[in-house]
Amino acid sequence: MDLHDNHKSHSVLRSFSFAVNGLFIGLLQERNMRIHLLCSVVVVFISVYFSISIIEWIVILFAIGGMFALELLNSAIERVVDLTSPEYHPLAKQAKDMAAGAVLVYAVLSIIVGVLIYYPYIRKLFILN
Ligand SMILES: Nc1ncnc2c1ncn2[C@@H]1O[C@H](COP(=O)(O)OP(=O)(O)OP(=O)(O)O)[C@@H](O)[C@H]1O
Repeated sequence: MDLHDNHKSHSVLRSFSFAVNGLFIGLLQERNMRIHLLCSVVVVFISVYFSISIIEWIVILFAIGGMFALELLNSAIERVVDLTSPEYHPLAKQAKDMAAGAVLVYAVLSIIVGVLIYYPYIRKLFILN
């Protein structure tokens, strides 16, 4: 069995543990990931407080999960670029900036979704009190 075969013979459980390891590396090494985690906890508390609907929970959970997934991909791209192009290269800059742009697009979309979902609840809170 060569090295390639050995890499391919990981069990599903081991592959899962690699993925969880990647998630922990992201949380430990990336400040933005920790900010997302903090924001996610706040958003979950607000959602429980307002008793948002199932559909709204689904949208919010996708927004939260998508943000973590994109931030992990962005960090992975940053590492690959740093590994393959430690010196300045215009393509390395484009790769990093485009990955950051993807995160920005999703973050702006998530904020808009958040305003659309929570605004009616916040409005109701102030009108009733
Ligand atoms: N090898 C490189 N070649 C060209 N430009 C680079 C290179 N490395 C980084 N850059 C540019 O410098 C910017 C900052 O790079 P850095 O590696 O600090 O990532 P970052 O996008 O600031 O990530 P973080 O969110 O971790 O702070 C990048 O967005 C990119 O425009």
